[in-house]
Amino acid sequence: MAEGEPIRVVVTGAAGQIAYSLISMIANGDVFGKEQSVILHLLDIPPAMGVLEGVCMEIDDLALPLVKGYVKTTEPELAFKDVDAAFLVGAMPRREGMERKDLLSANVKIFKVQGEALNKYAKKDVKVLVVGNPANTNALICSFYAPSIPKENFTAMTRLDQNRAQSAIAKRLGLCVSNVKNVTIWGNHSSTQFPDVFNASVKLPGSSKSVYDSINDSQWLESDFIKTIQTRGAAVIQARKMSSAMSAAKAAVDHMRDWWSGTSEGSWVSMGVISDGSYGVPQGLIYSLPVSISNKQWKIVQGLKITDFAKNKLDLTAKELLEEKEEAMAVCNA
Ligand SMILES: NC(=O)C1=CN([C@@H]2O[C@H](COP(=O)(O)OP(=O)(O)OC[C@H]3O[C@@H](n4cnc5c(N)ncnc54)[C@H](O)[C@@H]3O)[C@@H](O)[C@H]2O)C=CC1
Ligand SMILES: O=C([O-])CC(=O)C(=O)O
Repeated sequence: MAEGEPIRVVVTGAAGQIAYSLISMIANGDVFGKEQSVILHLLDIPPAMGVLEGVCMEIDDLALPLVKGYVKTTEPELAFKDVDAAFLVGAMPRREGMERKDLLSANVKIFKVQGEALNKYAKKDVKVLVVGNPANTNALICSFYAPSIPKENFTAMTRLDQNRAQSAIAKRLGLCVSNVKNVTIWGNHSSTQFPDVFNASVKLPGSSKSVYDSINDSQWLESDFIKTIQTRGAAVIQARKMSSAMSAAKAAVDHMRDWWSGTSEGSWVSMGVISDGSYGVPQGLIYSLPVSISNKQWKIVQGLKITDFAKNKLDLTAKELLEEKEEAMAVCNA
């Protein structure tokens, strides 16, 4: 990319709640850096075009110098044309009482169509982040229908779960969240996910201590903490009557920023990525794993301690993803 040339970034579901927070952060340089200009490609469906018109007025009114233009469209071929990065947010959100996989039959076809469009129109090194639920399986389907783009370029968002877990640990310890490092989310962005602090640490002035030793309450760590993170999305829906949006947008920013700029030495983040058999996870699922990133390439962090307790949890969430994959393929082939 030539110095000063804008990158093209697509946000789908651009008239929705998550996009409303996300677009301003992209436009402000929080994802691709304060020197990188952007052309925003904003995709939504015809009934949402009036709202999207208003969002575009607000983009103008933000008066941010990094925005070199925007494309507002209902056409995937325009939305995905030559894009460098894709935030696939547009999909139906769940309501109270639903599991995310209940959205599968409604949402998975969106990701088939968008996979096909990415395949035809996007740059071959496009970085794709799927936010729309069920995010892991939607990312898998999107990648399946975009065979000309490497599978490594399709990821699903579990960063919100990681942020929730790090924040809960910090709160319990009375520390700033930036002191908590290397919490891992394994598996599905669903209530079977395993938020794992066995390998996480707390930074203290001049030293570092394991989260386990710092909290010193394995009963809490192995039951209430896990359950709280697994069901946090549902708790927000119950309170707000709408799903998380501000925190979801921030997590999407964190995910793509780290993919673009890399992780620091000795630290990792969680992303739903194509599994290669590491940690006994079946190959070919989009499964949340610990990854370190440099030169815009993620690598699965190897050698983390997996106890029998953890292994059971990893297997359970893999089983759910295998079932979702089967159901999604059936929906797409129907
Ligand atoms: N992975 C994660 O951690 C999280 C995922 N989510 C998911 O993100 C998705 C979006 O959530 P919200 O923004 O709150 O929903 P929303 O309903 O406010 O917005 C969704 C937008 O997508 C649009 N849309 C629907 N079909 C589309 C298509 N085929 N192409 C382009 N746009 C389309 C809708 O018109 C709407 O403007 C939901 O599926 C939600 O469950 C939400 C929070 C966290
Ligand atoms: O719970 C939901 O449906 C929205 C979501 O994915 C989250 O907040 O983690």
